[in-house]
Amino acid sequence: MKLKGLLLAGGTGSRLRPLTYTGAKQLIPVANRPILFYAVDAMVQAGIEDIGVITGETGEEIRAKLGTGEAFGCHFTYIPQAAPLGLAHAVKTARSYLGQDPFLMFLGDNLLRSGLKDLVDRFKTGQYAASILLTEVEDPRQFGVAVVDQGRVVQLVEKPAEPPSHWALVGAYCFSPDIHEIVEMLKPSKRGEYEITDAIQTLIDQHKVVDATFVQGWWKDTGRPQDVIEANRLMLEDIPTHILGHIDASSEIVGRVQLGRESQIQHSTIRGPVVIGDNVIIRDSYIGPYTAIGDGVTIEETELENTVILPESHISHVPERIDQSLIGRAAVVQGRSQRPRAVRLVLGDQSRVDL
Ligand SMILES: Cc1cn([C@H]2C[C@H](O)[C@@H](COP(=O)(O)OP(=O)(O)O[C@H]3O[C@H](CO)[C@@H](O)[C@H](O)[C@H]3O)O2)c(=O)[nH]c1=O
Repeated sequence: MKLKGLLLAGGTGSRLRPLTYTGAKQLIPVANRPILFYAVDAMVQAGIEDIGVITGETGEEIRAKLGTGEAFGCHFTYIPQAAPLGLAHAVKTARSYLGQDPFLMFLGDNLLRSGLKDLVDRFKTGQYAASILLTEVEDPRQFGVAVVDQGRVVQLVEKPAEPPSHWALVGAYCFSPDIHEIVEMLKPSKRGEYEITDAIQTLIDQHKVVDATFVQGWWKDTGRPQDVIEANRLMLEDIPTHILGHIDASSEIVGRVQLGRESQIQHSTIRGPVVIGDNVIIRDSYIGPYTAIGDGVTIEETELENTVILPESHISHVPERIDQSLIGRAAVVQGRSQRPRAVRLVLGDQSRVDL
C-alpha cells in the first residue's frame, strides 16, 4: 500500500504574533532549521514520496523555502486553501490531489522525536479507516482528546472543557479514502472550523475501525512562543559539534557547539549545546546552553541562554542576562552603558517584554 502525504502549512499563527505578522509560523527556526523541514523529513522517512502542501496567506514564502521537494527526496504539489477553515476543510481542498489513495496528514507546526514511521507501518498492516497518534498530556483541553478501549479509538472530542481522558491527538493521521465522503457532509464546530476530530468521530459512529498508535519520545506543538523555546531545547539535545567559523584565542568553547561559515567568536564564552549560523559575530559575550543564533546576527557585551534568535538581529550591551527569549528577524536590542539608564522601546504589535 502506498500513501500520499498531506502537509498542512496554512493557518494564521495568531498565537505566535508578532513573529508571524511577517512570516509563516511553520518557518520559525528550531535549532536554526525551519520547523516545517523536520515535518517533511519525518514524512519522507516514513516512506512518503508524494506530498501535497496546503498553503494559506504565506504560500509564496513556504513554496520558496520548500522548492520542488528534490532536496528532501520527495515531490511537492502546492495546494492553496482559500481560508483556514479547519483541518477537515484542508482535506476537502486537497480532494482532487488525493484521489482514491490512502494518505498521511501531518500538521506542519508539530515536531516528533520518534517520527511517523510506526504510525504509517501500523496503518499499512491493518484494515483501518483511520489511524491516529496519541500522547499523554497533563492538560488536554487545548487539544483533540481520545478515549481508547483495547487499542481502538471509541470517542474523540476537540478541545473539550472537561476532557474524557489524558490522551491528546498529536497532529498526525492516516486515512483511507472513506474520509472524503464524511468531510463533504461535515458541519462547522462551535469555533467555526471544520474539525478533522469530528470527521474521525463520524467514522467511529459508522462502526469503522480507528486505530491508535502511541508516541515514543517527545512531541511538541509549536503554536506558542514558549513551545518554540522548548522545542529548540529538545532539538539541541542531539546536535553534534561542528565548527566552520573562527574562534579567537581568548574565547572558551564548552560542550557541543555548531558554528557556521564566516562566523567569528571574539573574547567570549560559548557553553553548549548551542547552534550558531553563518556570518555571525559574537564579541565580549556569554552564550549559554540551549541557544540558537540565526545567520547574520551580531551580539556584543551581552549574556544570554535558552534563547532563539532569528537571522539579522543585533543585540548589544544588554545589562541583564537574556533568558527564555524568542527574538524575531532583524530585531535590535541595545543597552546603554552610560547614565541615565532609561529604557527606550520600539515594539511591534503584541510584542512582550519582561524586565
Ligand atoms: C485550521 C487550519 C490549520 N492549518 C495548519 C496550521 C498549522 O500548521 C496546523 C494546525 O492548525 P491549528 O489551528 O494550530 O490546530 P490546533 O488548534 O493546534 O489543533 C489541531 O492540532 C492539535 C495538535 O497540535 C490537535 O490535538 C487538535 O485536535 C487539532 O485540531 O494546520 C491549515 O493549513 N489550514 C487550516 O484551515
